[in-house]
Amino acid sequence: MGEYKRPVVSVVGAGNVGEHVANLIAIKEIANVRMFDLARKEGDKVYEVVKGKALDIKQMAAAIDCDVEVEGFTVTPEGEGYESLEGSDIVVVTAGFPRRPGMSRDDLLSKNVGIIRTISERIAKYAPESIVIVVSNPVDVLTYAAYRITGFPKERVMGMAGVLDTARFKAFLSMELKVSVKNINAYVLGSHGDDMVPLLSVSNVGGEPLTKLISEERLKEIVERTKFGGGEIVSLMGTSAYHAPGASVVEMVDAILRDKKEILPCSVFLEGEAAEHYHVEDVCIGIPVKLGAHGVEEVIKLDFTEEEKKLWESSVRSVKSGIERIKELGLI
Ligand SMILES: NC(=O)C1=CN([C@@H]2O[C@H](COP(=O)(O)OP(=O)(O)OC[C@H]3O[C@@H](n4cnc5c(N)ncnc54)[C@H](O)[C@@H]3O)[C@@H](O)[C@H]2O)C=CC1
Ligand SMILES: O=C([O-])CC(=O)C(=O)O
Repeated sequence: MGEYKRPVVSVVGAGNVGEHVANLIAIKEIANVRMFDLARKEGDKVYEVVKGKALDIKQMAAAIDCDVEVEGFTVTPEGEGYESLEGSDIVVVTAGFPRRPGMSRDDLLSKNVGIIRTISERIAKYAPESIVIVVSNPVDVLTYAAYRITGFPKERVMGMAGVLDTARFKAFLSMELKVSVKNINAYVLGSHGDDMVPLLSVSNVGGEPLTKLISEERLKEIVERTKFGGGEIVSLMGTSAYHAPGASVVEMVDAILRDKKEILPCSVFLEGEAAEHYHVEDVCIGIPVKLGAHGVEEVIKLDFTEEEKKLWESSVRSVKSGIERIKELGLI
């Protein structure tokens, strides 16, 4: 019997988000999955949890008649055990610490950047042709770090945030208006933090502008809830969200593997005309891009209102300050 010729998606970090990514890819049967994580030590016992999770997902897939290969690989913090990244079409990076109540995503930077450094080096070594999707927070800064450390073309490194932030905005709007999420067209751009930019000027429901359907005051409340949507879940659960983040990653994976040319907001490195259009230099930040087999195939150039411009500028400043921090510390 031969090998399966399905695409391969590797997921580095098989915690809450990572295992949901693996689970959804298996259910959708869009790729074989390889999961990578550290061993868990309890006293003198060592658990290879990632191998157990992979087997469990493989068996779940069998229970619902889904054909997919799922394998787990134990790695070390020093970067051993990554050989099986070889042949990956996409590598999703969810390794690192999530925030706890009272923390901001930026508080994770110093701990997570070292993890991203080691993993990016291993991706460059073992999967030099892959497309990388960074999830670990603070995602825009860590996407920038992965872009610089892998040395991959900008089309092949992206961060997941805008799909999630937009999903939250759409969920709140659908709850408010009692209308299908399918009929809501909305974008949340900029940094994945308190400075994210819900783009009201291009958001509508069945073609009708939001401002016509919801009072200014109520819309402001929904926008604020969206901006702090991650924090709302952290304060309820004591750790961060994983169902919606996992699904958002898989939306991006699906767009790439099926060459859908789907326009999705992603955190990407902007250069040339796109950088000029958005008045940015040397950052990764969330904007709508066309995702297909080659990764980021086009950057969509939207025009902002004066108010959106101000929000955008503050979003850019906040990502820049994170990037400066890791540069000053010599971490990239
Ligand atoms: N961009 C976004 O929109 C979102 C980002 N996140 C971020 O994703 C990250 C993961 O979140 P969760 O899955 O909830 O956390 P988690 O703690 O459940 O999982 C993280 C996993 O990373 C593993 N890990 C840690 N260091 C590692 C290393 N050196 N090599 C390999 N694996 C390593 C851990 O063992 C753990 O299994 C966090 O940084 C979180 O803030 C979470 C949700 C949304
Ligand atoms: O809130 C967090 O820390 C995790 C995250 O980025 C999100 O769910 O938006």
